[in-house]
Amino acid sequence: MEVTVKENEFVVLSISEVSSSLSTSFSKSEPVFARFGSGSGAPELRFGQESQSGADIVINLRASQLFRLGSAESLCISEVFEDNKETGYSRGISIQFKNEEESRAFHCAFEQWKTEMVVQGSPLPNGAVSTSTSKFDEKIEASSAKMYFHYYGQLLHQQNMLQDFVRTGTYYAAVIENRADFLGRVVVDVGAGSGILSLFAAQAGAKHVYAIEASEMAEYAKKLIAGNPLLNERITVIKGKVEEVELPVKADILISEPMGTLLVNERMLESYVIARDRFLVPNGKMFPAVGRIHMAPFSDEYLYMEIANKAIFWQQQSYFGVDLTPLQRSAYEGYFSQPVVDAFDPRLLVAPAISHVINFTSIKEEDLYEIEIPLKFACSVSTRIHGLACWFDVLFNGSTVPRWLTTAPGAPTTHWYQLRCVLSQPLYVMPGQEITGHFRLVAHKAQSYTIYLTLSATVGDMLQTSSGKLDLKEPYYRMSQPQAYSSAQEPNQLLQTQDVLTQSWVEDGLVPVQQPSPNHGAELHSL
Ligand SMILES: C[S@@+](CC[C@H](N)C(=O)[O-])C[C@H]1O[C@@H](n2cnc3c(N)ncnc32)[C@H](O)[C@@H]1O
Repeated sequence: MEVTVKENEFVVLSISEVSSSLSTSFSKSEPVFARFGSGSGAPELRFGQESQSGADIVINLRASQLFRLGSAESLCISEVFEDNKETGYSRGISIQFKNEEESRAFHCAFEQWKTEMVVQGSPLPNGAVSTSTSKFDEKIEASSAKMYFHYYGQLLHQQNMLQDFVRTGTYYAAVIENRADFLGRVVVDVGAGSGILSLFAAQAGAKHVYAIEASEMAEYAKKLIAGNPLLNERITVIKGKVEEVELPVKADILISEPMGTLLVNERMLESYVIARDRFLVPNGKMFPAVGRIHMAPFSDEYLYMEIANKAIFWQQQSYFGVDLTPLQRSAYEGYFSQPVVDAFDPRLLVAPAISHVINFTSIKEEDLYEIEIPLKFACSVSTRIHGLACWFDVLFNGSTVPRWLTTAPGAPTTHWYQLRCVLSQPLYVMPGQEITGHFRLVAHKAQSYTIYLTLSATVGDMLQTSSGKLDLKEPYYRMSQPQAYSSAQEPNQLLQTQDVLTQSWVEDGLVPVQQPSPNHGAELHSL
């Protein structure tokens, strides 16, 4: 397939106006160019001939629609403006392409130019900023989306993900080991970033890859792909949101890395599911196809004290003569509302984990708005429970070799680390005792979730219940602060050993530095 969609210019066999013939102004012996651009500040399509400068026909893309009349013939209906005002009538231009492929590529470029300009919020003819009504824009606050795509538009953050070799290496292995799933297939890379997964898919023999990326990273992806000559002919980068762009063909397989902290942070899984419904052929493959959130209660006295002690500052009754105690309770609650992101030793877990499965191939997008997980654990030791530890994994269900990417404690650390929800009120439990509760995730407009956690245990006749409300968008990134655990709390020593080890490897240059990312995390969350 030719990659004409990347270009802003097409050569068509002929054009003719539906109401009056254009043959007088356009010579039949010379090709007609159709050029997309934004010369007037709005997206436009210009038809013309090199020898006839000044006789171009200019169409306002935002006020136009394109219809297919045949495999190589289309009709463009466009509103007519005079002095920047709508006249209330339309013109129709019939376009004859060289072949069906040219026609498809043209349609793709038409929608892309229209969408890109709207996405970037350029002024409409009347001076207002376009209010696009895609599903993404309906759900997500504009300020959150702006920061989000600004973050991903920077190479250093893409590098951070690329340098997570557990992540990127697992994707590479999953694609290459399952090349039979990619060979000769049309692939869509959902949220392509630097384009790395598109390049993997092309390496595995994909017929064509559409790399969709909403941030400015799309421009870098084009550059990276152009610099890989054996692969670039089979990859088309499309800048825009997967909720908004149009593709010329359906995809046989989707590839994406939409996972955030706790799997669901960033709400990109919803875009992955929307892409499935918009682009994937029935029963097409998804890489990954399944995600699981794993949860288990943990005991970590040191972490609990660390969080509780953060609010001590507000106990002062005379801070430069000011009594800070009225805010003590709020500060205390504030610290416990932050999920903790770090790598912990699995021996801190006090019961076997349970899991919640999300099947990307069948889940409805709306089902990700609110996720309710009933909790039930059998405790194996006598201890104080300080909260719920969580991690996730995803499955690449390849036809040759199924492969899991895991972020479990004890497994090689990824830039997602693990997540712990710490309760301000610990629970006392005995071996064999049942712990029940709820873990409820409610999506919010800032591309994240509010977490509601309740754990209960009965000691004798007494029911203990502890609850917390946490904001997944505001985690406490703890992994870069190794703690000196006391020997009184033996299992925790190992937790820190892992961090310290990782740190020394980093210093020795033996492992790449992994920084949290919004997805991933830190910087975005703090913006
Ligand atoms: C976690 S990064 C993964 C990048 C790349 N696929 C990789 O594996 O290195 C997710 C990317 O998806 C993009 N993205 C998120 N939501 C999107 C949407 N609705 N439409 C298009 N791109 C989106 C982000 O800008 C970001 O570059």
